[in-house]
Amino acid sequence: MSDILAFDLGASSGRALLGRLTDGKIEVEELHRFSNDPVQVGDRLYWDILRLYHEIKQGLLKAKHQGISLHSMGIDSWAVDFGFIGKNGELIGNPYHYRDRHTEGAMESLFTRIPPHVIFARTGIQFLPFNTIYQLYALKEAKSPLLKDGNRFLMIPDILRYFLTGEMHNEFSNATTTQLFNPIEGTWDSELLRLLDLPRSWFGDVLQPGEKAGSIQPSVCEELGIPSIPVYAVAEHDTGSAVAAVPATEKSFAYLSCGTWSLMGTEVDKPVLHDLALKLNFTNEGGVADTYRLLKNIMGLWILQECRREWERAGESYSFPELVQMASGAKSFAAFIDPDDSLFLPPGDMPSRIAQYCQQTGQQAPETTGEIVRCILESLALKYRQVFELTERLSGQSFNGLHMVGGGIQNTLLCQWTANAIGKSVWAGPSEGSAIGNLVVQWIARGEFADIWEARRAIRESFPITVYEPEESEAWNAAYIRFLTITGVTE
Ligand SMILES: C[C@H](O)[C@H](O)[C@@H](O)C(=O)CO
Repeated sequence: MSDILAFDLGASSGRALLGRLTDGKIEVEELHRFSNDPVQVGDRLYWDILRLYHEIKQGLLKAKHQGISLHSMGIDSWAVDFGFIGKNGELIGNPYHYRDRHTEGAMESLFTRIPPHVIFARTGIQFLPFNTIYQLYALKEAKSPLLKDGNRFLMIPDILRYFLTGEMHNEFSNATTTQLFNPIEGTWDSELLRLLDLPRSWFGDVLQPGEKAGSIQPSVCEELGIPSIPVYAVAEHDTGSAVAAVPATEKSFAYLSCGTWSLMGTEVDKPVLHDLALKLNFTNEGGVADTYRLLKNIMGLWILQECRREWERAGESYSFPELVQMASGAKSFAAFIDPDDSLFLPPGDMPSRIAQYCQQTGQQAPETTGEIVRCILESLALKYRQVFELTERLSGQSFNGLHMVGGGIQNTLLCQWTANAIGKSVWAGPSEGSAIGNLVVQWIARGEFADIWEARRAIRESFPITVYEPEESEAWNAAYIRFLTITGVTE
């Protein structure tokens, strides 16, 4: 029996997915699902890390109560965020949420000390204002006590794994997202740490996906009444796990991991560090099996999630399928936004910001709920076309189509419009991309699969893949030209 457990923590929700292998076929069962609710305290936005740890324990208890004997587990989560363990071995404070505003201006301010091309040459990571390097710089500038008492730097899965096992390790795929990891040297970049005056000793050994990271420690086993099991370092950056689960058949493939964020790119053997990658602001995040994820962040369904939250605050509660239904009835290509405009990054009144963006670009702002949702989804699909073409240009490859994975593929309208926009096939599935990627990395580590390609074949044979073929190409090509003109996003 090969029952194992994957904990996948997203920005809005988490799940414990049980994985079972039967004659090479993968079966999954969601044992536990929970919301992930950041906590606003004054100006600060925190992750409720103790609540998340509590939910991980609930997942382990549910497995026990169902009489499931687990063989191992792994944890993956969103990127960039972290906490500090003090000299006494305790977590110092709740981690900040990457959308907290304490990083505003930090990236630009750091550039006056370390030019962007130097940071990119040493890390190969895209410039996003909430990257760990700018969070740490902002804490430094603010003389935060976190940095005074901190002794070890741990990212979200590292912290939760430490609580379970008592061992402190960092993990490769997530460490690369800090913009402090040097992919050429294969470890933390001492020069950047020196320039930021951050002790090298805070940054520990970096495990590769598939390495053992400890076992559940006796005190936790006793508390939960469970036997100890190994805890693997999987691709702990959820996008890294999602890409592991892309059921590709050939080495050259394009993917879109679609959730709160949209992450689009391809898988490469070594980081792409040349000027064009810097100019196009692509990133090289660590992957599985000695690969890198050459990709770009796109703001994603976060914009729709925040609109829905705002309408909820106003007493109008809609399900996502209802919102998609309303969008399909609205007039097409009425207004476009650049989803990656910084206007849309922080939480808040997204419908008003969309109206503001349209007014600023001389467009009639969408008014009805359906019109607003259509504007978001059409703009996302057109942005996907732009990044798809940039990925082909940067990687020197031409892709036959696009693999879409993640919860966002339940939005069938977005999948179809993405096919229309890129003018190529979209293969959508599996939706639980990150959790399934988490499982297969454990199974590879345990020798159940020879390598990632055998695992990807098993994923293809175990989960439905929906194919979307491009339609209305002429209308979408015309819309793309208008989108580029209106949003001014040339590259
Ligand atoms: C900050 C985001 O979490 C990160 O860029 C993205 O890759 C992610 O982790 C999506 O869950």
